[in-house]
Amino acid sequence: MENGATEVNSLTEQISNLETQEPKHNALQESSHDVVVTRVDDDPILSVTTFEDLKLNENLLKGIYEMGFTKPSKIQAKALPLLIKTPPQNMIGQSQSGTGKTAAFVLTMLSRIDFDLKSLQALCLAPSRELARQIMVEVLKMAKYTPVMTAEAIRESNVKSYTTGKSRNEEFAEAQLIVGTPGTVYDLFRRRIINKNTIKIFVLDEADNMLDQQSLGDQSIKIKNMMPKDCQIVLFSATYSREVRSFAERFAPNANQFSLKVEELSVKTISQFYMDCKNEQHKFQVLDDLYTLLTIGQSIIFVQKRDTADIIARRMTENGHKVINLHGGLSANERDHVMDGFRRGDAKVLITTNVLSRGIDVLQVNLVINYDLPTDATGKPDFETYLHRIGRTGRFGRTGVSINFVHDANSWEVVKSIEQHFQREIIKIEIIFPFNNIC
Ligand SMILES: Nc1ncnc2c1ncn2[C@@H]1O[C@H](COP(=O)(O)OP(=O)(O)OP(=O)(O)O)[C@@H](O)[C@H]1O
Repeated sequence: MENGATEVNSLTEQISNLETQEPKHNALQESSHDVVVTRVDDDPILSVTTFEDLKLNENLLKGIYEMGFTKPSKIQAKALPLLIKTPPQNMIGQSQSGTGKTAAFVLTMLSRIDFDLKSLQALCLAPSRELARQIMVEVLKMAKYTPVMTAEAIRESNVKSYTTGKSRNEEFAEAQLIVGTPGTVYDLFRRRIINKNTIKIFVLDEADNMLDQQSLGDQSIKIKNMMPKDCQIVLFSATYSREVRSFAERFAPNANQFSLKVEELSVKTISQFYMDCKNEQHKFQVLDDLYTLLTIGQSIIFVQKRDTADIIARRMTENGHKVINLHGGLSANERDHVMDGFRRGDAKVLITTNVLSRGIDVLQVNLVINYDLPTDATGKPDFETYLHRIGRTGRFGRTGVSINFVHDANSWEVVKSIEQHFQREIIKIEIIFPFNNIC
């Protein structure tokens, strides 16, 4: 019992400490993780140490500095010189979650655009509307001092834009840079609302997910097949399974590649724990108790199914916790409303499904709970989703905590396989009083 108490105290301390911790930028920028670089030529281009070294347009630099980016992260320093060089080369990029991949490809897109040419030149696809919107926010910040015309291609009613008074179709027709989800973008091409002929750069964020045939692969391939022949193809993700990487190599031929070994994929500043619950019902009790006992900054609770998200959101609310809930069953407006509230910090606890497992960047999130462990349709561990989910905390050198709920032999096996796969210990937290006495 004493041991358990110590562990929960130490967990409490860890989570409370996180609230006051500043990001360890230097730790991130000087991280010892060895990226394996495979180059398509032997130009002596090395990594840069400052954004000035990239010889970017002054107005882009101004935007970057206004965002508070003083120097490039490791992936930015290594990838940007290759991404922006002429003639353009394809890229298959990999780096850990929260290390600044977005800025690397956004800066590349903006650096390729001729602002005098009033046609679509850069296209970026992401797997969820929340991620597409987030990428657009980064585009708008970085491009603040440029005249770039942009449009977001996500599912929405066809209304006039509040900011410009133009209809969405007019905005699409004028856009030089579009960020969107594959279904909506494909539809815009099909209806000839956007024109592919002048596209110079095509980016897939969360590329392994976008190329996965079980997921968004079909749509991404259809769109890729429409791209002009000399279009630069840029793929970024924190994870590529072996099969997806070989498909990516065909999708983006002759690409410069950045890859990480599997044991280097998990971010060291994210502590990983598991709690051994008695059964499915006990999981809710443990969750309820955790939120009663601990002072937690912002956190995300992941479940496998929309129904579970609805049920635990309702029960947590009934028990007096302030939580919000986001999944694919909500309308576009509801999703935007929930996400915006979470980003503003109006709500501290977000319950969600895998729809938000990738890319979402809310720096204040210091705890991720895997209420249901990520598994595929057959119950086998989904390693990539696990890494993306826990990567919603510990962003850009910050520290974070992840807790996995285990409740039966299968979920125990899943946790053990994940631990073995990434070669990173997942530490047990004893469930102590009041947890034991309540159930
Ligand atoms: N050079 C920089 N200096 C300071 N902050 C940065 C820099 N580059 C990126 N960031 C910040 O780091 C955070 C994480 O970046 P980003 O979301 O691009 O990570 P990512 O590598 O795409 O992660 P994921 O794999 O989860 O999608 C963001 O808040 C971003 O604004």
